[in-house]
Amino acid sequence: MRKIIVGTSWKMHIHSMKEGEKLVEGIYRSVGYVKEVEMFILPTYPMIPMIAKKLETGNIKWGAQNICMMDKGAYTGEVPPLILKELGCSYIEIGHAERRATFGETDKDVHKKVRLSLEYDMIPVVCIGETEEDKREHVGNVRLHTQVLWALNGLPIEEMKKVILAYEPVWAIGKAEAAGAEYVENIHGYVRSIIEKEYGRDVAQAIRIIYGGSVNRDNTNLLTKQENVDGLFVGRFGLNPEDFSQIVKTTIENKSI
Ligand SMILES: O=C(CO)COP(=O)(O)O
Repeated sequence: MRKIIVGTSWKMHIHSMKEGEKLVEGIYRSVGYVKEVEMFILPTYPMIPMIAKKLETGNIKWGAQNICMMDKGAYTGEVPPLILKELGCSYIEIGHAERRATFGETDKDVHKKVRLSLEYDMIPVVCIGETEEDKREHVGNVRLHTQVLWALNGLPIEEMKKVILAYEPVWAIGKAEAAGAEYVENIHGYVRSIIEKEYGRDVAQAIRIIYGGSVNRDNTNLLTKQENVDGLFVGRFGLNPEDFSQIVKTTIENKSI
């Protein structure tokens, strides 16, 4: 049985320490202690020590929105994986659509980052998803197939099972509405079938596939009723503690764990 997971990335929406402190305190208070679901918050790098302190009791974990694809060395402006581990990060987001589009992150980079995260015992949350253009040209399946293989290729089976795939259709990020629940379920099923074909049923059944892209407290209900949706990755609508907490509650109810 796959453990349900709800995470949120603050992206660069939260752009001051004070604001970050207020938000993490609010989320901690609103969510309370829930053990039925795994949860994480991904703030910007410099906020991590503060978040770690605020969340040291309770079961909300934290992580980073990116990781350097190198271990150490002359890479100006990057953050070494070991420091993220030392700061208690449990999750590392990799290959978000904004990083692919704005910072030129490639599937090959994603692959290196996945390996490095696992090497440092942090769970990679790999974002995959077709663009608007892919969808229009009916090549979304090709995009997803490529992204999934680059993320997982060559990993030992037990490591592969730890990876979380976040399906985030690029056309549904930052919009008023999420992708339709039925559409999402079909894609998650397709992604699982790719994994099964390449690496076997055992891995396909173990890997968690979560959905992200305009998730809010209302659409959470239908999304989390889908069998292949193992949780949610929340953006803007998780920046309000009550909304985030409601998303967690609805997810637990629907997955009736
Ligand atoms: O990209 C996302 C989460 O990683 C989704 O962001 P929004 O929920 O703001 O669309």
